[in-house]
Amino acid sequence: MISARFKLVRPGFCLDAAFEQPSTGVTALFGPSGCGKTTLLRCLAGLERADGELWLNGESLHGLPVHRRRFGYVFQEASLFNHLSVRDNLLYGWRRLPKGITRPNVNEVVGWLGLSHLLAQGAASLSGGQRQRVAIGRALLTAPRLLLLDEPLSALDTQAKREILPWIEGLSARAGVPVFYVTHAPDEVERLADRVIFMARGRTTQVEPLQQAMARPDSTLFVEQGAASILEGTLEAELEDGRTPFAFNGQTLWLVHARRQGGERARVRIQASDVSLALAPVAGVSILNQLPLRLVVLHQLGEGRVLVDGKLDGGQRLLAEVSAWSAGQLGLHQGMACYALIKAVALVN
Ligand SMILES: Nc1ncnc2c1ncn2[C@@H]1O[C@H](COP(=O)(O)OP(=O)(O)OP(=O)(O)O)[C@@H](O)[C@H]1O
Repeated sequence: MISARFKLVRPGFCLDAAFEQPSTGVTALFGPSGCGKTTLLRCLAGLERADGELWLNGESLHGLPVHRRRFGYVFQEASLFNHLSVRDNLLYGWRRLPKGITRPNVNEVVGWLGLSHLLAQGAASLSGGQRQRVAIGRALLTAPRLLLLDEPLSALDTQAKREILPWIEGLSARAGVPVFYVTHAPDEVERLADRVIFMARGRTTQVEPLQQAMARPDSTLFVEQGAASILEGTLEAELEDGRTPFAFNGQTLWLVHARRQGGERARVRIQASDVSLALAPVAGVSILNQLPLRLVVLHQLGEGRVLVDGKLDGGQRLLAEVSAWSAGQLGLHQGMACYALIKAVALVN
């Protein structure tokens, strides 16, 4: 477990943050600019003098100097040694690890981040995305107990961001290192996070698993694009007709033009407004996906809209946005079994 409580006062800003959660996987720190995400991350790292406490797996770390916490830290812009090669940058902390600490396997980390062909290159010649991969690799090679990433993609353009995300995805699980990931981009949260710490005006307002965070109609993740759900599963090989099966909990969702290799763990995003509900399976429609759904709760959104929160077989959540009129016509209510007709499914990438 990791639990933290920090209070810090600056002119015009007060951080009052607290959370407790498992010390595994990726935790996104999410909130608008200036809400205190970086400050909270710096408190975790020991870079800010805050009141409070910090416990990691039963050990109190509050008051310990930065280096004794043994956390890895990657900033918005990778601060590599430009006069050194990628290899020497990667090995910088690794070579200096104190005796008694098991050294991470260099080849393994290099492989996870796709860096093997860059090892001999000078750091100055790398692209922005490559620099961030090296910075993350360098941090992982210091055998950190926690990896803190502060908006590592925010300085990258859309293309570079798209290229680096697959390398970051799954890294925490592979390395067995819990990650705290600061971002204000909902798409990064949807793609990478296992759970989310929401922040607003210096306070931690909610701490919850991603699927729960995405089942709240008032989630700040939905502000720009509206309500959506994330399903986790495995992408299978594309069929000749262009459809790609996405397997989850013994069921199949059909994607069109997945543009990714089969056999990978993946997440799909389903916009609530792309989901309709029916009382029974429907024949003679162009919609590819029809899945049984049990209704958990109906949220009245106003303006004649209802957001229906349901559970698919196996327990993953799915949101559907329907008109209040349709909800009335179908007699939708809590606990009811119906079918979700899903018009479009997008891979999160
Ligand atoms: N070194 C500093 N000295 C004084 N005030 C600071 C300092 N760093 C940040 N602040 C202020 O503290 C508040 C929280 O900043 P912080 O950088 O933690 O927010 P953030 O959520 O990470 O924002 P962003 O997404 O823009 O990076 C802001 O009001 C900011 O102006």
